[in-house]
Amino acid sequence: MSLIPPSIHQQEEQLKLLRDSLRIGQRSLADWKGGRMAVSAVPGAGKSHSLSVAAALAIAGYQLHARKQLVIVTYTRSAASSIKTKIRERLKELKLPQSGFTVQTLHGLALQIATRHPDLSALNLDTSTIIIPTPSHRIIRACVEQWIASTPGRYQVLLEGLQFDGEETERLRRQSVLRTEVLPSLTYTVVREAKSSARSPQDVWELSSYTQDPYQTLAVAAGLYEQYERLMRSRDYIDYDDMILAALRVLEDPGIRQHWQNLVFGVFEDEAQDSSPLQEKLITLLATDPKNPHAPPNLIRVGDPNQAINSTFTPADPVYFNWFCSTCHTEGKLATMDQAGRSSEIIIKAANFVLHWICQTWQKGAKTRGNTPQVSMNNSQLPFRLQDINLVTADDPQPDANPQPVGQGLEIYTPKDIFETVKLIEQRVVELLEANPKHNAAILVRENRQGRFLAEQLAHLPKQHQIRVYEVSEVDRSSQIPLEMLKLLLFLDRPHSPDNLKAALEILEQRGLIPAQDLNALVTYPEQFLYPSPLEPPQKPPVEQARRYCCNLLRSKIELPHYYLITFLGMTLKYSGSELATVQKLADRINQEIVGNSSLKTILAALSEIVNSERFEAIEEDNDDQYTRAKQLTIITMHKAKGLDWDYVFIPFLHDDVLPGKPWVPTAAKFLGDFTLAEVARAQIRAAVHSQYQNPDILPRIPDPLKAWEEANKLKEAEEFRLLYVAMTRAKRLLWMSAAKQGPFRWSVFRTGQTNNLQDKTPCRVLPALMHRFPASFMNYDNF
Ligand SMILES: Nc1ncnc2c1ncn2[C@@H]1O[C@H](COP(=O)(O)OP(=O)(O)OP(=O)(O)O)[C@@H](O)[C@H]1O
Repeated sequence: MSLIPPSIHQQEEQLKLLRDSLRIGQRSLADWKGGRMAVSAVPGAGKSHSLSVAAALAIAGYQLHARKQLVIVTYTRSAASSIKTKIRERLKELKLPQSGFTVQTLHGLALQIATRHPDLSALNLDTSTIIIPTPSHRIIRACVEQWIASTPGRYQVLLEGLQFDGEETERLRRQSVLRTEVLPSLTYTVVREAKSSARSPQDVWELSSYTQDPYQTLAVAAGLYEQYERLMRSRDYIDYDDMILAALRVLEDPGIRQHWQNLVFGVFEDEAQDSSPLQEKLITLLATDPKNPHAPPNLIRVGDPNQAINSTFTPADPVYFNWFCSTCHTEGKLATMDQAGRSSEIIIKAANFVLHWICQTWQKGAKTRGNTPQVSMNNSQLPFRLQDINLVTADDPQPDANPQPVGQGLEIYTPKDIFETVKLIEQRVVELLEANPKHNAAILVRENRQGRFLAEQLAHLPKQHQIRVYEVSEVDRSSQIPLEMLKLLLFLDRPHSPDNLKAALEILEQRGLIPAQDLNALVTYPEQFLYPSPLEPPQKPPVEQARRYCCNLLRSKIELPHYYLITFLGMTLKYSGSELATVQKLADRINQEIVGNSSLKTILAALSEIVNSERFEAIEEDNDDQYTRAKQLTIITMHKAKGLDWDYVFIPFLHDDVLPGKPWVPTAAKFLGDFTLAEVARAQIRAAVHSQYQNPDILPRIPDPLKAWEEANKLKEAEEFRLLYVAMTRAKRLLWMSAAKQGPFRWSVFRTGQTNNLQDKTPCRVLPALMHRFPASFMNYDNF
């Protein structure tokens, strides 16, 4: 299609129209005249919508082109592609060429810079493999082994824990717990936390000298981190932080830095509450004017600190965005987008109420703990930034903004138990989606196990009512399949290795095939567990069940042809639907690779290669539209629901032990004390980074383990409440919440058949407060 350029006058008119299509709060983005700016937005404020309009206006206004571009950075590929489409549409409306901008994920941008200069970045994708080192990744396991071998003294201190009488079985049990759980999790957490804050192993060593800690957790952490870096280099592996570090290394060269800074006119960042200090450093550097390096960068950061829900399991930390907002505030460069048209008025009121209620309770709690009144709690210590969501005005351009509520708009139920909960949801979903087939609905859950339970209980909906049920976590589980298969095959290959046996038992337990139990006790003497002699006391029923499962697996190695093993294991694990399809795809792929040379060893080698290089995609790719189809009931975790919305949102199982939950130390690791080393180390590193970020000249103040554990738990609790807030703000017309009077002791060990094994449950503390404030939302109904 040829573009006829509009006259200057026409274009100015169009630009004005586009700007005026934004709400008051959104216009500050469109009116940006360069420099630094923070935009703090509420849920549903139209962050990506206004970012795309502001980008088109900047491209037109500053006449940007392929050699002077606006860079828009997001955190997920699906967000990047949706913003890209929106900007393209705007440019088309303005009859402007589709250039002058690029939308990238932060890691994509870093990789582009790093690979363009392999000599400086020391990163070559032809030879390196990108990995995501989870605690069970073999690289993490290997560095734990090497650390133990090289630091026997520190390992011994950990083994002895709080006290130890030297008993052999207990020693073996502790060794297993340290080697397979505590130290891998410490390595994983510390590497990500330190690396994403630009701290090297040496920096962590130095921090360890500022702590009072009997285990010297940070010194252990620094040693593990050192081993990790060494092993990664020796195997030519890179992780996601390496990409950003490599880009930063490239930009240290003044000539190359200027080249990139000349190419980049400015940077717009979306979801800025999820940024880490390393990421902030990269975008700030790129947004700086090379001719005027001390002037503020051309940088707009848009985010919602109240939707920061990744900070307790990734290095993302909303505190940095909050600080950025404060800096911009003092410069008069902070804008707020506080109007949202997504939800009905009652839903918005409920979300605002929850935010304030939690902050007030938080402050009261701090007072009773003695943290105030001398020092009043500042806003960055509260779980939420105190910003209300406001309704849009009557002339708002969004179609059907703040729609009329359905039913009460906010409905709160207290069913007898979790089974009655499902019946109530089913009744409501059928009635609503049959009456409004263009609408959609979702059930948001805190844990995958709850999602699975709901999907099982609602499996008949498609047939009986032509309502599609889409359980999203099923897709996530499918991506775990190659690793699960590898672990089971490693067990078949070497069943007498305690590690292999434990990994296999963990999978069986997670899949609900054997009862939950202390696996460390079973794997201490694999032979004794697998083939007990008649002289030994009889095994308890859960142990016996686990043994039978393992022995059946082992028999398959002798009885089946090797090429059939993966398919067989998939069926043994009772995989279903898309999972089985994924297993078959995996089996076909491996059989192709080992054709003519089929043995357990060759299968293992091919599978390890796939797992370690992550070159395998599960059947059914992620696509945001899939989650929100009309006449569909989506079952999805609260985390994954971020960024999406539905007409009717159901949030069941709101119990206090799940949300916000309680501090938890695995029983097996209690010999170390009432805390976990990984969380202690994370809180200690964070405290040091925060204090150095604010004032690099002062000595870091690092809390002792118990204080660090307390801080980690406060952060976790705050994040759980933000997660609830994110979940509530996904609803457009009906927000349905419930806490059953009875539920499972713990979802992780719940089996659907155990109907008579439910316990009394305390509702999440927010629910009684909500019912008190909105009495009409409390639904009385006849029990089934
Ligand atoms: N000025 C506007 N004119 C028309 N529609 C708008 C405007 N602002 C926002 N919207 C619409 O509001 C809806 C919500 O916008 P968007 O998804 O960008 O919100 P968000 O801020 O990213 O929400 P959240 O952070 O809660 O996921 C979208 O359908 C968007 O098109």
